[in-house]
Amino acid sequence: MDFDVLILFIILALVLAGVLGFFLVQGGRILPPEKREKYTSQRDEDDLPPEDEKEAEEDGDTLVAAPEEAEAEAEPAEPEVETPEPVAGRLARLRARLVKSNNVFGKSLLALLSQDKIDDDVWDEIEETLLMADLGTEPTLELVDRLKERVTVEGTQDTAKVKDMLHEELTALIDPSLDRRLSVTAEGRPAVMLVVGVNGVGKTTTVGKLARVLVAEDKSVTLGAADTFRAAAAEQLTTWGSRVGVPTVKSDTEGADPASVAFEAVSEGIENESDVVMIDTAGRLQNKANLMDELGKVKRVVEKKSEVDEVLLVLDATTGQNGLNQAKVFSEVVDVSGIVLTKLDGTARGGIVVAIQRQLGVPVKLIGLGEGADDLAPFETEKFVDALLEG
Ligand SMILES: Nc1nc2c(ncn2[C@@H]2O[C@H](COP(=O)(O)OP(=O)(O)OP(=O)(O)O)[C@@H](O)[C@H]2O)c(=O)[nH]1
Repeated sequence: MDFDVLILFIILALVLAGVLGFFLVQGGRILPPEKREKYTSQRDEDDLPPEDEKEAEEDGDTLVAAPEEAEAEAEPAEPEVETPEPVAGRLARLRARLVKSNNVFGKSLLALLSQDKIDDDVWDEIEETLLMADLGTEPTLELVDRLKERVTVEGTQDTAKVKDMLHEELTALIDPSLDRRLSVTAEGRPAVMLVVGVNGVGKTTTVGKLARVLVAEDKSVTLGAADTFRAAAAEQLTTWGSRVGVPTVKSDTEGADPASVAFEAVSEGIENESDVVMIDTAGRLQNKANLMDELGKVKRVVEKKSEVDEVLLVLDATTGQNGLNQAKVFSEVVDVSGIVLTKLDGTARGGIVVAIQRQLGVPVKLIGLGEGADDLAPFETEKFVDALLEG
């Protein structure tokens, strides 16, 4: 009996060991993927590591940056503030462009005046050349008459002398006595400047370049992006301003009321004690009466806050007669006090300066001679005529 009990115990012990062994082997086995329990991520679907982090992970790079480095990366880089080129001598620097674009004009005139005998045919050709340069009919006839008279009275056919006479008469037509200074100082408040003109003439670019001119002359400036029609214009202006550390007031709403942006810009300029507030307006077609009315409104609203000291009309020199028509319409809506003639680097129509001043009775104050940031120069009559007549 005792022997039977012993055998039973041994059998029981063997069965128990077998069962235990089975479970142990089963627990250590690697399950095929389809039988594995799925891991439910606690992460949002879009909460993924950035691509470069993933790459670093794959490459085995360290993912832990030193705290200082991480901070340095997070901080946006300060835009570099540029130092604009000094204003004095700009026309001298840009002279070559003027000479180049007016080369045909200067060369033809000088060739005509260099002939042995200046007869009626030659005078007719001189007249034609001046008209081609957009001098305008009236000034051209005046100029030719004056020259003819002087050549007769002084009895000279000496080429050098006739050239000098032409230089003098052209200078007189452009009128060196006109006050071409910008009104950029006002007593106890910022001087306020409105910049107007049709689209594409270079208004925004001119405001940006002019901000640089003022900064170069140690003036503090606030810009107003009242061109709310063209979405990119405000950004374009902001970029121009930030390059020289000048703030730009703009609206976040596309198509916002330009008058309110202009008003805000003047308020801001008064608050931050700027020397000058310059307001860029939308390019408007001169035949759209409502849009022109809106420009009038911009001016009236600004005047609730401050006097407007300067209204600059920007004209594209390459558009010739059309530019003259635009000028007329603008001057009926706002009192234009100065002209900026852009793109003179791309046209032989330098004579437009005379025609425009005649038409408006307003001086050309600045000229644009390229797309570069400092390619805007104060207008200087003598130097301008020199460049025009250099053949
Ligand atoms: N060659 C040359 N290009 C110029 C000059 N001034 C402006 N431009 C170019 O003219 C183009 C139009 O200039 P913008 O300043 O955008 O013209 P805008 O009048 O503000 O145009 P809107 O905002 O559409 O009304 C740009 O490509 C400028 O670089 C210049 O004096 N010479």
